[in-house]
Amino acid sequence: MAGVKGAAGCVEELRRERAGCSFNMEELTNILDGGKDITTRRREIEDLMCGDPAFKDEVPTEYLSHEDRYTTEVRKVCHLARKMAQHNISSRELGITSVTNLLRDGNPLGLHQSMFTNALLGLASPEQQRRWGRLAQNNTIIGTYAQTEMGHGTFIRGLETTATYDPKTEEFILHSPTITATKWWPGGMGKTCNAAIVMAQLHTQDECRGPHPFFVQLRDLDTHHTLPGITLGEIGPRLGLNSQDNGYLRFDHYRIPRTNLLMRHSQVLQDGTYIKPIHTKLSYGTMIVTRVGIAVLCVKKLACAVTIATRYSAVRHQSELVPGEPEPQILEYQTQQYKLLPHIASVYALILSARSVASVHGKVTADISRGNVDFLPELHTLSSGIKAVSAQDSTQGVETCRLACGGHGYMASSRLPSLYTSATSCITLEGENTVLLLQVARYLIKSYRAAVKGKPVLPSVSYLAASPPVHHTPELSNKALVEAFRTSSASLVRETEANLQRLCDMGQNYPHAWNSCSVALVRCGELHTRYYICERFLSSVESVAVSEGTKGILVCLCRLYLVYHVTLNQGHFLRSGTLSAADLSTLEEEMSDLLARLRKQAVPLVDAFDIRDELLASTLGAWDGRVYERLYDEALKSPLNKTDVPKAYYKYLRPLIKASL
Ligand SMILES: CCCCCCCCCC/C=C\CCCCCCCCCC(=O)SCCNC(=O)CCNC(=O)[C@H](O)C(C)(C)COP(=O)(O)OP(=O)(O)OC[C@H]1O[C@@H](n2cnc3c(N)ncnc32)[C@H](O)[C@@H]1OP(=O)(O)O
Ligand SMILES: Cc1cc2nc3c(=O)[nH]c(=O)nc-3n(C[C@H](O)[C@H](O)[C@H](O)COP(=O)(O)OP(=O)(O)OC[C@H]3O[C@@H](n4cnc5c(N)ncnc54)[C@H](O)[C@@H]3O)c2cc1C
Repeated sequence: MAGVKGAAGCVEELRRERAGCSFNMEELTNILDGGKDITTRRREIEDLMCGDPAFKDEVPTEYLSHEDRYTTEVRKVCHLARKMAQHNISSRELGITSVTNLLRDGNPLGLHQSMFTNALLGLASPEQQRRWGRLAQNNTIIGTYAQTEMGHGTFIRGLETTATYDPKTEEFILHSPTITATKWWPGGMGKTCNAAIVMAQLHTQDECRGPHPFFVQLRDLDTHHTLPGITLGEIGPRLGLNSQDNGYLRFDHYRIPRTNLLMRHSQVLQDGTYIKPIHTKLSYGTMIVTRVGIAVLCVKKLACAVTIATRYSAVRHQSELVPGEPEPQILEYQTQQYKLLPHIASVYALILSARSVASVHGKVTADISRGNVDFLPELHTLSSGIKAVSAQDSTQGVETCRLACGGHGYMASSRLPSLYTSATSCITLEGENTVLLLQVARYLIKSYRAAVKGKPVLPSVSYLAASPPVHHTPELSNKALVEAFRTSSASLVRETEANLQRLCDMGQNYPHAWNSCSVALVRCGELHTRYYICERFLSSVESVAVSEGTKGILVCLCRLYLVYHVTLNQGHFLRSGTLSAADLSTLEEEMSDLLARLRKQAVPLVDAFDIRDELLASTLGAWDGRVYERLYDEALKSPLNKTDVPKAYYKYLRPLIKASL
C-alpha cells in the first residue's frame, strides 16, 4: 500500500485533486532538491533504504520503554550505517534524502555524522584529519560535540570545563571543577559515543586563552567501558527525540596528549607557547555550518507536516459550507487554506534561502583558508538569522498543520506530534533563537553606525547605508514589496539605534541600554532576515528556467509568501510609512484571490515535495488518502487491545466498582 503512486489506488478526492495539476511536478521536485541529478540520487538512496524490511517498526515507538526505544533506533541506525558503507553513500548524500525519517525518535548517530565530522573537517589540522578522519568515517570512532554545560549553554565564554597544559608531560588536563561544569545535552553522548569534541577553556603559561576544541576519547574502543577519570551518562526523558541519548560528562583531571587540541586555527607548542588564530571566533565554525543544516532540517519537518495536513484536508469532509449541501472537503474553507498554503510557500522560501547561505558558507570557508576573514561576520549573521527564522516558522507551521487536522492531528499515528517536538527543539539547540537574532541585530547596528560614518559595509547590509527616504510605495509589485521590506528593516534599525543612543546619552552604559532595547533589537534581526528570505525567494523564482506552468505556480507561491508576511508584519510597514492602510487592504483582498487560486493546486504542490509514505509515516497523510482505515489499523496495535478486560480492572477498577455496590 505504501508508496503506491498514480491515479489508481487513491481515494476519489485525491485522484480529482491530482487530475487538476497545472504544472510540471518533476520540475518543482528538482528545484527543491537542488537539481535533477540530486533528485535522481535522492530517489536511488530512498528506494534502497525504504525497501529494506529492517527499517520497519514492529511496534510503534510510543508503546516502547525508554530503553527499548533507544535500542530500536540504534539497531536501525547501525543497519543504515552499514548499508551506507556497502553502497558507498556518504553522510553528505544521506543529508539530501529524508531517510533519517526512518528513525522515528531521534538519531543516536546524528551528532557523529554532523557536528563531530564537521568539527574534524573544519577545526582539525590536516595531520589530525589523517589521524581521526578515516576512523570516524568507518565508525570505529563514534563522536559527538560536547560544548554545552549544565550551567552554560548560550554563553560559551562562560564555560567552566578547563584544559590546563602541562609542559612536563606535554598533556592537557581536563577537569570539571563544579556541578555546573558538567557537560549536559550532547546528542549520543550518554551511551552511544566513544569520543567527543569537547569545548574547554584552554589554560597555558598561566593564562586562560578562552574556549577551544579538543578531541577526547571517552570510552574504551574494545569494551566500550567509560575510561577512568571520566563520568558519563544519559540525561533522561525529554519533550521529544528520546532515542538520541543526550548525555552528561564530567572530567576528573583527565589527561589527553597536547596534540588532541584541534590545531587548524590555533596551536599550543611543546613548551606551552600559544599561537593565536587569525580570528578569535574561528573555533565556533562548526556551529555556523550546523545552523545552516538545521535550517534545512526543520523545513523538511514542515514539508512533512504540510503534506500530511493538505492531503488530509482534501479527504476530510466536515460541516456545511452551504446549508443543506453535502459536507465539503475541509480544504474548501478559506481559513483552512490560510492555515496551509502559506506554509507550502514557506518550504520553498526557506529551502532556497538556506541554499544561498550555504553557498556564502562555501565562499567564506575558501576565503578563510587563504587567510581572509573579512566576510566571517556576514556569514555568522546570515547563518544565525536563517536558523532562527527557519526554526520559528517551521515550528509554528507544524503546529498549525497539527491544529488543521482537528482531533486526528493529536494522534501520535498522524506523526504531527513528533514532527512538532523535533521542530521545536531547533528553536533552542545550536544557539537559542532570541540569542541568535540579537547577534544579527548586533551586526546591523554596527554596520549602520559604520555606514553613517561613511565607512564601507558588507553586501547584505549595504541597504542600511543607502537608507532611501521613506516614501509610500506607489505600486504593489513583488519587487515593490521586497523593497518595502528593505525600507522597513532599515527604518527599524535606524529607530532602534536612535533609542539605543538616546539611552546612552541619558547616562545608561551600553550593555544596559542594549538590554533595554532588546525586544526591538530582536525584531530588527527578524525583519532583516525576512527581507533576505523574500529577496532570495523572488530572485530565485525570477531566474529559474522551467516550463510556463511551473513558473506560474512558483510566481503565485512567491506572491503569497510576500503578501502573507507583509500583512503579518503590517505594523512595521505602517510605522515606516512604506505602505498605507489602503495598500494593506488591497493586499488582504489579493490574499483571498491567491488562496482560492492555490487551493486548486494544493495537493499537487505537496505531492511535489516527493516524500514517500515510509518516510512520511502518517495515518493521515499517505499518498492514497485512506485515512480512516489506517487510523483504525493503528488503534488495533495498542497493547491495551490485546485483552478485552485490562489487568487494571482486576487490580483497581473492580474493587472500586464492587465497593460502591
Ligand atoms: C548513519 C546515519 C546518520 C545520518 C546523519 C546525516 C547527517 C546529514 C547532515 C545534516 C546536517 C546538519 C544537521 C545537523 C543536525 C545536528 C543536530 C545538532 C544538535 C544541537 C547541537 C548543539 O546545540 S551544539 C551547542 C550549540 N551552542 C550554541 O550555539 C551556543 C550559542 N552561543 C554562541 O554562539 C555564542 O556564545 C554567542 C554568539 C551567543 C556569543 O558569543 P561570544 O560571547 O563569544 O561573543 P560576543 O557576544 O562577545 O561577540 C564577540 C564577537 O564575535 C562575534 N561572533 C560570535 N559568534 C561568532 C561566530 N560563530 N562566528 C563569527 N563571529 C562570531 C560576535 O558577533 C561579536 O562580533 P563583534 O560585534 O564584531 O564584536
Ligand atoms: C534537543 C537538544 C539537543 C542538544 N544537543 C546538544 C549537543 O549535541 N551538544 C551541545 O553542546 N549542546 C546541545 N544542546 C544544548 C543547546 O545548544 C543549548 O540548550 C542552547 O544553546 C541554549 O542554551 P541554554 O540551554 O543554556 O539556554 P539559556 O541560554 O540558559 O537560555 C534560557 C533563556 O535565556 C535567554 N537568554 C540567554 N542569554 C541571553 C542573552 N544574552 N540575551 C537575551 N536572552 C538571553 C534565552 O533567550 C532563553 O529564553 C542541545 C539542546 C537540545 C534542547
